Amino acid sequence: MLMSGVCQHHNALIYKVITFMRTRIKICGLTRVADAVHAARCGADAIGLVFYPPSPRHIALEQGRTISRALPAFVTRVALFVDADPAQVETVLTDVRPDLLQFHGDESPEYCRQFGVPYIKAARVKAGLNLVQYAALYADAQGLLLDAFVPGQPGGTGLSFDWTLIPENLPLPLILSGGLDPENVRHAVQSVHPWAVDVSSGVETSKGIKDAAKVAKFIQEVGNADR
Ligand SMILES: O=C(O)c1ccccc1NCC(=O)[C@H](O)[C@H](O)COP(=O)(O)O
Repeated sequence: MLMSGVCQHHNALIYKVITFMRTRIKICGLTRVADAVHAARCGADAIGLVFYPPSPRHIALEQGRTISRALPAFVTRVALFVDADPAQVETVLTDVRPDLLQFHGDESPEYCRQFGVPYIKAARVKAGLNLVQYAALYADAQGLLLDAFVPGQPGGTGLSFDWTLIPENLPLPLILSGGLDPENVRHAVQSVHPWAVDVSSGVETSKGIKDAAKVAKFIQEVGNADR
């Protein structure tokens, strides 16, 4: 049971209890090199780069490449898209060389698979969405990122959702997102026991500009929750 891929979310809790496994951390929506390097130095496991032009956190290819190259080894570079033209994804893959893709729109499983690159799929949670079935459709994904459902705003909203809608038997590693910040992340980790947490608005001074102290506090609080 522990090693099966059937109950990934529940397994994360068991591993945490018996091995002191730590919760992974993704800081998303970085637009400045200094913010990305600071997040990595504070202990972020992954950095999210938004390639979605309507987002205030959208970055140009060249900035993506610069941030990616500035990051030290063993920090996962995540390129984020929302229903992008596949040619745009290919361009980012060639120019920025991310380690992981994040699909935050209505991309089909076939769409996500076509690039042959590890990916995570986002789901915007609302009552009636069967998350177990949804995760099963994207069985080859590296994780399922759960975010708030806000009509007209695919992500980066700063709003949370009802965590009681998260099933225990999710067949993918759970990445908890939506409205997290340094004040609530400890409670979130201890309540939901996700594989990872993801944050954008909650560690910003303004959209795309990260607050160094909030980033440090957020990462520290995740560590406190794990202990
Ligand atoms: O960050 C954005 O601007 C964004 C825009 C469109 C789609 C996704 C976007 N961000 C995705 C993320 O992974 C965010 O970290 C996630 O939505 C949580 O955001 P927040 O509630 O602001 O912490």
